Amino acid sequence: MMNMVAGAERNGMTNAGWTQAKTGIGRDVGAHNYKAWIEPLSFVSLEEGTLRLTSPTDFIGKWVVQNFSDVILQHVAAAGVPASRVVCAAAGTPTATAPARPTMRTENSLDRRFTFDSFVVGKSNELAHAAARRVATGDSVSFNPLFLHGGVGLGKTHLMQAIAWELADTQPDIRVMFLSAEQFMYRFVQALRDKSTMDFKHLFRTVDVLLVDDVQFIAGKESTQEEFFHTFNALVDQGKQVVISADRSPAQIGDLEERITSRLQSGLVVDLHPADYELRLGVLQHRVETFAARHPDFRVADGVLEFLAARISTSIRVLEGAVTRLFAYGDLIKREITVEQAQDVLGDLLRASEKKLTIDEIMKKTCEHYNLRMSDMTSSRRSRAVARPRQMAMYLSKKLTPRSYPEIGRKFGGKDHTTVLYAVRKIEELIAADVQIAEDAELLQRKLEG
Ligand SMILES: Nc1ncnc2c1ncn2[C@@H]1O[C@H](COP(=O)(O)OP(=O)(O)OP(=O)(O)O)[C@@H](O)[C@H]1O
Repeated sequence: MMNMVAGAERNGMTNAGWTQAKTGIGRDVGAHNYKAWIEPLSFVSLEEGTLRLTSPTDFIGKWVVQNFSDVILQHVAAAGVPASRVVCAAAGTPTATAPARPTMRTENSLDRRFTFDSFVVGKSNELAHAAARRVATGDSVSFNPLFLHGGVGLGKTHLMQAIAWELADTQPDIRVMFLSAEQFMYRFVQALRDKSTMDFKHLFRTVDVLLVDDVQFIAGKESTQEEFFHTFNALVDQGKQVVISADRSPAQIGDLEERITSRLQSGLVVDLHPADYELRLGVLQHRVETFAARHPDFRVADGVLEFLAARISTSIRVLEGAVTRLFAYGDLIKREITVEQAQDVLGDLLRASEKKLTIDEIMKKTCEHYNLRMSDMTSSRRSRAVARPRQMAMYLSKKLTPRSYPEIGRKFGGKDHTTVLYAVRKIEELIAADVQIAEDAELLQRKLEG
C-alpha cells in the first residue's frame, strides 16, 4: 500500500486531489448518485494514465466504470492530473483478465457473456442466429462470407463472439481470429511500419475462421481495403470461413471498391432488424433471471419488465443499460422494485426514449445557438467559429442519442468516426477548462431535453 501511495504522489495525484475531484463529481452527478456510487470509492493510485479506485463490491465498481468514467476523468483532470482510464474493483480483486486460449487470437478480449446461450432469439434476428449457429459448427457451409448487418446495439458483435466462443469450446484446434476492422487496419499499418508485412499476411492467412467486426470502417481507406481484399480472397479460396459485420449492407457502404462490395455480397447477407416488443421482453427476462440466480434478494414487481419493454425501443444496448441500473438499485434497497420506482430510477432513459431526440434537431438547435447555417454542420470548414460548434453538436449527439460514432460521423457530412471521437473528447476537455463552453453545453442540453 505504501508503494502505491508513493507512486500516486509521484504522479501528482494524492488523496487530497481525489477528494477535490470527488466534490466536483458530486456536483455533476447529483446528491443521490453521489451517495450511492461515488462516496464509497477509495483512491488507490494514478499511474500511467490509469486511475485505480476500490469500491465496496465488484458490482459497484463495474457500475461506476460503466456510468461515471467520463465525469470522474474530467474532474481528475481538473484537479491537475489527467488520466485516460478508470479501474475500479472491490479491494483485493485481481484486475487481470484470463488469458485467451492459444488457438483463439483476439485483439480485444472476447466477452464471456456474449455466447449463444445468452442470445435471445426472436423474429428480427432468427435468420442471423441460425446462420451464426451453422458457422459455429465448424463444418464447411455453403455460404462464405456470412455478412451480418443492422443498426446499433442489435447483437452483431454478440453473435460474432458467440461463434468464436462456440468454436473455441467445442473445437479447440480450430484457429479463430476475431477483431474489428479498425484493429485490422492498425495491425496492417504497424506491419508496414515495422516492415513485417510477410508476418502479417502469414498470421491472417493461416486462420481457419476469421471474424471481422464493423467492416464499414475500412471504407475510404485504400491500402487497408486492398490488404483486406487479398486476405479475404486467400481465406475463402482455401475454404476457410469468413464472418463479417457492418452497420449497413455491402451495397450501402460507400467508398468501397466495387470488387470488394461484390465479394462481400457473394455469400449470405443477413439483416438484423430492430427488436420487437417480444424480443425486448425476452432479453429483459433473460437478464433478470441470470442476475436473480446470483442475487436471490433481487425481485421486480409484476409489470416492471413489460413496462420497460414497451417504453424503451431504441436498442438492446439501451435496454441493457436500464436493467443494469435496476440491478444496482435493487442491490441498494434490497426490496422488490415497483413500476413507480423503476420509472423514477430510469427517468432520464425513459425521457430520452420518449423524445427520440434526433441528430438533426441537435444540429438545428446548435446552429440557432451559435448563429450558423445547417450547411456549416456538414461542411469541412475548419475555422474555429464553425468547427467548435460542430464539435459541440457531435458531442451532444453522442451524449443525448444512442447513435454510434460512425453514425454520427455520417450525419455530419460523412466524417470519419475518429473525427467524432476527437470532437467528443475535445468538448469534454473544454467543459472542464472553459466556463463559456461549459455554459453553452449545459444550455443547449437543457434546450434539447426541455
Ligand atoms: N438477441 C439478443 N439477446 C441478448 N442480448 C442481446 C441481443 N442482441 C443484443 N444484445 C446485447 O445488446 C448489447 C449490444 O449488442 P452488440 O454489441 O452485439 O450490438 P452491435 O449490433 O454489435 O452494435 P454496434 O454496432 O453498436 O456495436 C450487448 O450487450 C448484447 O449482449
